[in-house]
Amino acid sequence: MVDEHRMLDPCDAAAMSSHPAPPLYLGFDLSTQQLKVIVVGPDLKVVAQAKVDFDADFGVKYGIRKGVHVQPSSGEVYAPVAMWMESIDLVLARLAEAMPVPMHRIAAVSGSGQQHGSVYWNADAAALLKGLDPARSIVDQLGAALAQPSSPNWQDQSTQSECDAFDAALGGRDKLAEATGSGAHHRFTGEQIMRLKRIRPDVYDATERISLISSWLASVLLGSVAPLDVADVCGMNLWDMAHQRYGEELLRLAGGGTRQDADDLRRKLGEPVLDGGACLGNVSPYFVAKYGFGAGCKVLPFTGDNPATMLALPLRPLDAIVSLGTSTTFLMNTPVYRPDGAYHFFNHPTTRGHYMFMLCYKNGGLAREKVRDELAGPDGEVEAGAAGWQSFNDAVLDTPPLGMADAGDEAKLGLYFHLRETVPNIRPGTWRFRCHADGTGLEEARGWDKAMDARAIVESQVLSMRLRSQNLVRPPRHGLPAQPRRIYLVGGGSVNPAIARVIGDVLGGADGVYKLDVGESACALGGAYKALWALERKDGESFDELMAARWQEEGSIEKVGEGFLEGTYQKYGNVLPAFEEMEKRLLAEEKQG
Ligand SMILES: Nc1ncnc2c1ncn2[C@@H]1O[C@H](COP(=O)(O)OP(=O)(O)O)[C@@H](O)[C@H]1O
Ligand SMILES: O=C(CO)[C@@H](O)[C@H](O)COP(=O)(O)O
Repeated sequence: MVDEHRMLDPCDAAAMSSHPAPPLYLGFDLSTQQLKVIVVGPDLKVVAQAKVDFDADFGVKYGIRKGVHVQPSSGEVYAPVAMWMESIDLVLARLAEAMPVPMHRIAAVSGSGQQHGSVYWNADAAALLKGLDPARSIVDQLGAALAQPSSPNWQDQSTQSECDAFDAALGGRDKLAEATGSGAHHRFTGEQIMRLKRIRPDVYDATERISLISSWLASVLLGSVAPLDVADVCGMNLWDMAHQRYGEELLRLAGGGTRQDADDLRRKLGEPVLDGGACLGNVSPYFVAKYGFGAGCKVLPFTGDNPATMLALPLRPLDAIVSLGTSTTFLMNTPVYRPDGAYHFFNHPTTRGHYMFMLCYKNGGLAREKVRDELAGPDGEVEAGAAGWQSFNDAVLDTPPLGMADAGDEAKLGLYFHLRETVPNIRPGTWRFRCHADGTGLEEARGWDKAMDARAIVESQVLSMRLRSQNLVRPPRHGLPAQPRRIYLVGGGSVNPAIARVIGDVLGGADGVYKLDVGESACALGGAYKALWALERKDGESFDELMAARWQEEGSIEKVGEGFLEGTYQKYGNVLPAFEEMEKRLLAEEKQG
């Protein structure tokens, strides 16, 4: 096989343009339930895709459910790193089968990982990563490179005392949010590292390097420990946003208290790479020999799955993304840094001076599945799994907004948390309330028909997004209320028309609600586009400029809803204060009890 890339430096744009066959770009996404890959050409069009589903492919072997292990007694949630290692080999074997052209056309690789999770390498890691033997599997060889076999997952809730310490460290939660872009959250990596050091000092001491899941995947592909990326590093409560460096006091807190502890943790984490398009090096010879990658194929920094989602389309200010994956997230690209303990600001993965605004709900896809699984289907049977979505959707669409069929009906509001929620920090449980149409008279409801739950869970998730993003939006056109311009849906739930309808009803979207054609692989797509931009950008060309020049709506997105509806939007606005009051009451109850 001729290796077209061996003689070229693919980071050199001039070299690329004289290349006989157009280069291709590969994006990975290691999310909660799947490992996905997607290959695109310079015209941004998809060439091939493949995926591994952790439960379907490895559920029995690793004993996981929905990609993770859960320990209810401690609140720990974690995933086996060995399963991810096996998944890399499996997904690349599947991709090699699916590729219509040789793998060596892939000029560069980037991608994403579920955010906040961390992987702990031991002192043998560097040599093992460098010397991977293509005759053996990754898991056979890199299993021995770990100081700990599992990776804490973003759904983990075992770090309350560490969160309290982080929130107090700089003089209060607001101060921490101002400094790092977020208040303390159970899943944030600084808190997770601090807990590991407390409960397993032996593991911490045996740890030579710490990767985030994104940089862990990049490390395997690179054959050496890859740096953390400019956006994903913000998910640790350790990154000082104003100075764009680690916060010394926070490193000290997480690392054990002394200056030396801080230095030790800084060394384990390594300095992040601040250019999202920097070439880290060539792909490891393992992938060249085993899957036919070109020896000059470049590895770019991998970022978090949410930052990568923003790179799947040209996102203008006032546009919003709702990601309906295992978590549900609300994302905006903004030049304004206005942190608050309830939400997150991260560095934008490609554009200095821009930020990703994010709300992240733990009770997203899995909470909706729970409500779905309690609904009876047309034959009266309760239908779980894919079949049950039809009953769920019928229930959502047959129920009027807020359950108010007639003038004078009360509005119905619910909260459905199967896990402790983060936005806000409310205990697990289900609550049903009602209030007058103008938002007054809030009181707990006795209960209602299960069909109402289907609409109420989606409404409550989107009401929360509207409440918390209202300071970031303005009227997109004269005469309209403040709201997003376009809303893009991505993630596994983006195929659901009933959810799309409710999102438009509650959140608006003056120019409509759209779904990405490969919405369930948006993070992998964003990774592939980042690789493309890194290699093909002209001097100083921003990611958004390159995308705007090449992106074509047709074949990339589909309009799935009108978005803003005069009258309906205002109905939801009227009950927003009652929704906020409902959350406040539940928070107060917890403080008292
Ligand atoms: N038809 C559907 N309607 C609503 N939700 C769906 C549908 N199909 C899949 N999903 C949701 O998508 C989730 C998986 O989304 P995905 O983005 O692939 O997850 P992750 O990236 O977190 O691994 C599932 O947990 C399920 O709740
Ligand atoms: O914790 C967060 C973001 O802060 C989650 O959004 C994770 O990044 C997991 O994402 P999915 O697997 O749901 O895509």
